[in-house]
Amino acid sequence: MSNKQKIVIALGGNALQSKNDEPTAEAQLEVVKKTCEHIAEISNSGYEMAIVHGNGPQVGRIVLACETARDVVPPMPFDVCGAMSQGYIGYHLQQSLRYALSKRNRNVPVVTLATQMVVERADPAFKAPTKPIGPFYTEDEASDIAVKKGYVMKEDAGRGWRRLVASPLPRRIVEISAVKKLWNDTIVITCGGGGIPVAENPDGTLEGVAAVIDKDFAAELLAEQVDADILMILTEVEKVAIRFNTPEQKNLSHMSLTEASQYIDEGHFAVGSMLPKVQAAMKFVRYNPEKKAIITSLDKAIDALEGKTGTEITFS
Ligand SMILES: Nc1ncnc2c1ncn2[C@@H]1O[C@H](COP(=O)(O)OP(=O)(O)O)[C@@H](O)[C@H]1O
Ligand SMILES: NC(=O)OP(=O)(O)O
Repeated sequence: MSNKQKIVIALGGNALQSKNDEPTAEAQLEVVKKTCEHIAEISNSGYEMAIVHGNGPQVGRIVLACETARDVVPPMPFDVCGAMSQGYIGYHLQQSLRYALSKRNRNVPVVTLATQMVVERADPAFKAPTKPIGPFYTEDEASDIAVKKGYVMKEDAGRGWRRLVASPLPRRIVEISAVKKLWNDTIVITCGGGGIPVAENPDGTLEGVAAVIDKDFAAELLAEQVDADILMILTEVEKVAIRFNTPEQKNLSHMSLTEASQYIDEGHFAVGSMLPKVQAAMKFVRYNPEKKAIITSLDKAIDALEGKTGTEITFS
């Protein structure tokens, strides 16, 4: 048995795409190459890891491409679009991480696992979509789409209007035993985009459903299941803040469960962005008070693991 610390890393949108470039596959690959330099450094510092990534922009574009081409080829169902997003994002990560590791004389195998995540059909999220996907639109374009396609459209953090889809809670990772078997000598990219959402039928069969699961909650469930020491959520900001984006912003180096609950009640964390990250971190340390969660940026990941920066969330 290895005595290395085990980390589950959740990669945010900025690890896959630059805000300034066209959202092409080529542009994504360039960003992912840089992301993988950081991940290779973490691996090189002596951690075992699994990687979970987001897919909101990507799955939205795949769905849109299918809709646009519907007169030529039959459109793919939503769950299949989720699986396709896992495939191509995983491929970019696999290729880039393999290279970044080889530059450091490390030949750790990297593999992407198409991963299904069981959700409950009765999850209230199916009646109230919250997950923004795909491209941004103007308000006029968004109302047009809402009328023509019946989609729920919402303004997304001052950046434009986006389609919202249901985001039910992840309940069970179908391929978890395969992840555990691979863990010791392989870096597994799993639960991508929160996992392909599936519901379980009374006879035990699984069936894809239209949803996008939150990848931070999925990463948390994975961290519990593999008994990870650390859940590391990598996003754009170095630290979680209270009074974020105000002249009184205060960056936090540490939050206990009690403090985090208080800050949530006071409304410091934006719904759909920082709130699920803090909630996922809290769930992990509540599940096992010996463990910790870290929220930080990709380029500060190593410093945060050394306790020099980031926001650490612990039980007390
Ligand atoms: N209290 C807060 N502290 C820090 N960042 C916050 C806070 N509230 C909202 N944010 C914003 O949330 C963003 C992270 O959410 P998001 O971009 O949706 O995540 P992801 O990296 O998973 O794509 C941060 O980059 C920051 O702009
Ligand atoms: N599935 C998911 O949470 O994707 P984003 O992080 O891109 O929103």
